[in-house]
Amino acid sequence: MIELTNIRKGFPGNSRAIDNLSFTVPDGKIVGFLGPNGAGKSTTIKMITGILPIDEGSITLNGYNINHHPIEAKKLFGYVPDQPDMFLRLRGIEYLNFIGDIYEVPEQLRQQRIEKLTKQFQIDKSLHDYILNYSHGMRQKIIISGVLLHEPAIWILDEPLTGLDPKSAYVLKDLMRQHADKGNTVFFSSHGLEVVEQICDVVAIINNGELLFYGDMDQLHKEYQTDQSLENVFLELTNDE
Ligand SMILES: Nc1ncnc2c1ncn2[C@@H]1O[C@H](COP(=O)(O)OP(=O)(O)OP(=O)(O)O)[C@@H](O)[C@H]1O
Repeated sequence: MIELTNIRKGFPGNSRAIDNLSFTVPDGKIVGFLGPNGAGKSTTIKMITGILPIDEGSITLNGYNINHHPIEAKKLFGYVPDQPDMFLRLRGIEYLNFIGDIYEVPEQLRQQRIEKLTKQFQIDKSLHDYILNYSHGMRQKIIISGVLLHEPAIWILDEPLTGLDPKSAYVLKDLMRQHADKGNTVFFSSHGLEVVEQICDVVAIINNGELLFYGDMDQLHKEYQTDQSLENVFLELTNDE
């Protein structure tokens, strides 16, 4: 479970990038995080993962405060950033073994998982190539495989489906469902409203750093006329004019 309580974050020139944001990502549900460009999704995710400091408020992951207990909190989650251009000088297999070492995944289990994941995502043939030579989608898939390799309880995915081919997107959506169904936490941001409507149990919509809606699809339809699609509600909520 991820709990955000009264989070504030400012940048030079934007003192309220995140403004008193509170919500919970419960176990056993897929929670979609929506908002227009610049709404504050990545900033929020970077605070949850301890990459950006929080100005005010607190964030806990399964009870561990990311500021006060960063190591314990960081052991619990896997994070897929919106930009997968990392570790470019490593070969795919070197990256996965590096992750396996950091998270102490036993050798035999590691081999099994690497084989299964990279076959599912169809990057098994490229594991001995440098990540530098991977396409955007392949880079994303190697990062996702690294996250899934150590089977963290909490998945935090920043636009994970952008740029994935249909088969890989299907595989990832299926894995997200399975992970949530086992009682784990799945939190992901997306611009794909159809995907969110298709797989999320709960949606959180923000704009200008503020939470505009949090609830499941039933609540959304009750609050905003039963026949409205998520797209219409999103456009209505995030219309600044
Ligand atoms: N390092 C930074 N320095 C200054 N301002 C920043 C920085 N990072 C984010 N911001 C600002 O904070 C606000 C939220 O940005 P953020 O990247 O979190 O949005 P987002 O919802 O992830 O957008 P997108 O959908 O385009 O990825 C924006 O106004 C952005 O300009």
